[in-house]
Amino acid sequence: MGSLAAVDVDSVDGVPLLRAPGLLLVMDTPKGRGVFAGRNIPAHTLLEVCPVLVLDPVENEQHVRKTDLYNYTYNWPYTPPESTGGSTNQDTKTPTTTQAVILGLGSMFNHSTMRQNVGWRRDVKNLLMTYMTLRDVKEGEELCISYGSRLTFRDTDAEEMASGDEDENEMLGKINLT
Ligand SMILES: C[S@@+](CC[C@H](N)C(=O)[O-])C[C@H]1O[C@@H](n2cnc3c(N)ncnc32)[C@H](O)[C@@H]1O
Repeated sequence: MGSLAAVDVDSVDGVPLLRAPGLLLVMDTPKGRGVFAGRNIPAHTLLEVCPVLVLDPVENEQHVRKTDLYNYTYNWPYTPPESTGGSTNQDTKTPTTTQAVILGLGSMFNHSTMRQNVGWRRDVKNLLMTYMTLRDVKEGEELCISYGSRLTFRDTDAEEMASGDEDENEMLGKINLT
């Protein structure tokens, strides 16, 4: 019977993976599933290092874009595989960007326009995405990133803000008075 492959951890150039303790996946929120803080988490805490699956740009356009999976993808720089020696057509531009699926908890962070408390960073070389807190986060708070300004869904936070749920002083605190 064969044995599992093993590496010499002292000589191999492995990338350390990490998930911070005390993260909760809550199943039934107005945004669907979401990641919440199960404890107070200080600013600049590394929350998770996620492996990334980079999609072929053609497959992404022709297939993934038509599925729900597309709602889970991030923009990612695209480097074509080494040329196989085929003909080069000057009219066919090779794309420089594509989409990537973030594995692990990375795909579970919801969007918040006003209350984002998590930032993310691409590690293109190692095909990883890292997430870290942008400020102190209180136990029970949802951990949210920013998806940018072009959303493909109705933002439940926007509805909450429009309905005036937000405390007036809290809103004033967010307006940049320069
Ligand atoms: C990357 S997934 C996040 C995880 C997702 N909530 C789930 O249950 O699988 C992105 C999707 O979450 C939902 N979502 C994220 N942020 C939201 C928000 N601010 N308002 C409403 N829906 C949101 C949308 O359906 C969006 O397409």
